[in-house]
Amino acid sequence: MAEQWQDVLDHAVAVAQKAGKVVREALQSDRKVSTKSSSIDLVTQTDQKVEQLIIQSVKETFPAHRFIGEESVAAGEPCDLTDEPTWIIDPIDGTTNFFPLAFLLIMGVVYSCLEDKMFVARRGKGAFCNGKQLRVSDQKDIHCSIVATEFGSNRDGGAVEKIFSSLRKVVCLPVHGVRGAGSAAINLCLVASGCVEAYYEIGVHVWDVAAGALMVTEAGGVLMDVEGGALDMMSRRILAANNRHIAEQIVGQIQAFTPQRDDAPPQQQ
Ligand SMILES: O=P(O)(O)O[C@H]1[C@H](O)[C@@H](O)[C@H](O)[C@H](O)[C@@H]1O
Ligand SMILES: [Mg+2]
Ligand SMILES: [Mg+2]
Repeated sequence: MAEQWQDVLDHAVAVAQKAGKVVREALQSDRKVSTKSSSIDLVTQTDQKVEQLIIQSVKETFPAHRFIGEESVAAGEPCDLTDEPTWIIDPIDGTTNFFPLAFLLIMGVVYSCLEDKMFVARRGKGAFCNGKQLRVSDQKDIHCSIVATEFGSNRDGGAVEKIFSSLRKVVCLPVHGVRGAGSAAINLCLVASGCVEAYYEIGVHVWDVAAGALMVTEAGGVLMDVEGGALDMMSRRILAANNRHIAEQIVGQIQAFTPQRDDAPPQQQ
């Protein structure tokens, strides 16, 4: 019997490659940038075009499947994660162009189209980059660890204060270094690849992290909320690490805040 969901994974990889071609071409021409929730929350025509390309392609092959897409939600579509087969799509994550696609949180695809790196994870079956299995770092000492994080797009004074204060405390643990790839998806892939020990961010969305989160657990890492509880995909907060010991030491430094949830009812948005 063909493996369950293999056709879905094959489709995700194929459509990510197709989307990568569109972005590589657009990099030469697309400079039409618009703003969304704030002046630094940007969207280009390519984000919208790529999301439509992915949704159309999936609909043709799997008409019953549902979608949560960054640009569709920005246009007013609901952000409902039900038990129905659902694709969670961020057409372009960060300025360096990674496509995270997650399907029902049982598989994840992140395509770094400029580097031609295809990250793929399936629940219970491991995480891979261009076919090579990924494994988190075995570092146990926080002082020898590299931590990735991002400032995000929230410029509310109170939130910015907490982000800086948390970062200062993490730096002064001390950790070996701090990095930020500009993309939640790729930061999670860096944890999964063993290139950094941990990544945390407050303000991300479910489409930023759904695919990369699976990459981390399938590479042997852990996920939790920034205050140490279980990860809630819709809470817009995430901490990923190579092991629980490293994660818990970072939790102790984070001054958390609570952004509006991704699944908040529309009237509150
Ligand atoms: O909006 P896109 O899809 O580029 O995604 C976001 C990144 O994934 C965040 O880590 C990052 O911190 C930013 O919030 C960025 O906006
Ligand atoms: Mg994103
Ligand atoms: Mg995006």
